[in-house]
Amino acid sequence: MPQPPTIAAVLAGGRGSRMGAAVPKQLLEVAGKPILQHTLEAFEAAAAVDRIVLVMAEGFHDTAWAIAKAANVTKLSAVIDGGATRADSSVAAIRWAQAQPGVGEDAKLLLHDAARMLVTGRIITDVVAALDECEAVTAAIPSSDTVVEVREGRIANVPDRASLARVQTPQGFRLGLIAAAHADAAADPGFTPTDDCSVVLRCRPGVPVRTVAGSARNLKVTEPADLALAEALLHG
Ligand SMILES: Nc1ccn([C@@H]2O[C@H](COP(=O)(O)OP(=O)(O)OP(=O)(O)O)[C@@H](O)[C@H]2O)c(=O)n1
Ligand SMILES: C[C@](O)(CO)[C@H](O)COP(=O)(O)O
Repeated sequence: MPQPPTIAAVLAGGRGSRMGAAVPKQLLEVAGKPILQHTLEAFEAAAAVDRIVLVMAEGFHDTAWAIAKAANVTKLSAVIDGGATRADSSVAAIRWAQAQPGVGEDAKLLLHDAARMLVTGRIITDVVAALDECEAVTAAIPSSDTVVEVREGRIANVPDRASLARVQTPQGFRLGLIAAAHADAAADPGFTPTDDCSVVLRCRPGVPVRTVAGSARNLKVTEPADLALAEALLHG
């Protein structure tokens, strides 16, 4: 039996407002290479990934292709427009995947933040492998801080830390599941998901979402200080 394809969607459709740079943060350099290049190279090197689709901010497609070409990212199949929100950009990737010949509902789709440039081959491999046993999975790490709920400047609740985890990307799904869940989420205007697992949990509540071990290194470059942190981690 031929295996269903595995597609990695790299989400780079944001503008990086918290970074405050003149260009989207994924084009900023860390250790001499754009953040986007680090991320694309991680998926290029992952044997479990067959092809890559890049969701890119409008006006930066040529730049993205040039980066991929210079880095010899041969698995990059398309650069497509993102949407206004991260969830919209996920939907753009899902629709692209559904339109590909030979890609069915059972294809494996990884949705990954371009900003998580230090993702490792081990994490990618584990997420793809988990999809042989489940339909939805995310990389996650335990919380080493005590996390609290705050309302009106006061701590309202201290959840048991043992039950908490910090969710990262890649998040992996069978294509049919994540497409159907996002379609339902779009009809729910009060729902503003910050990741794709939330969409499955809300719209397909019977479907278990597994976790596999992420890594503290797999940070999401978000604010200026994260650039130096990522560089230090790369050299560490
Ligand atoms: N409309 C959007 C918003 C975000 N992203 C991507 O999703 C990832 C996580 O988003 P985030 O770190 O929040 O990036 P930005 O939205 O660019 O940052 P900010 O919220 O500071 O503007 C990033 O790789 C980003 O490019 C996307 O593809 N489409
Ligand atoms: C998907 C994510 O990386 C999981 O932690 C995160 O929710 C993205 O958040 P952002 O505000 O779009 O950066």
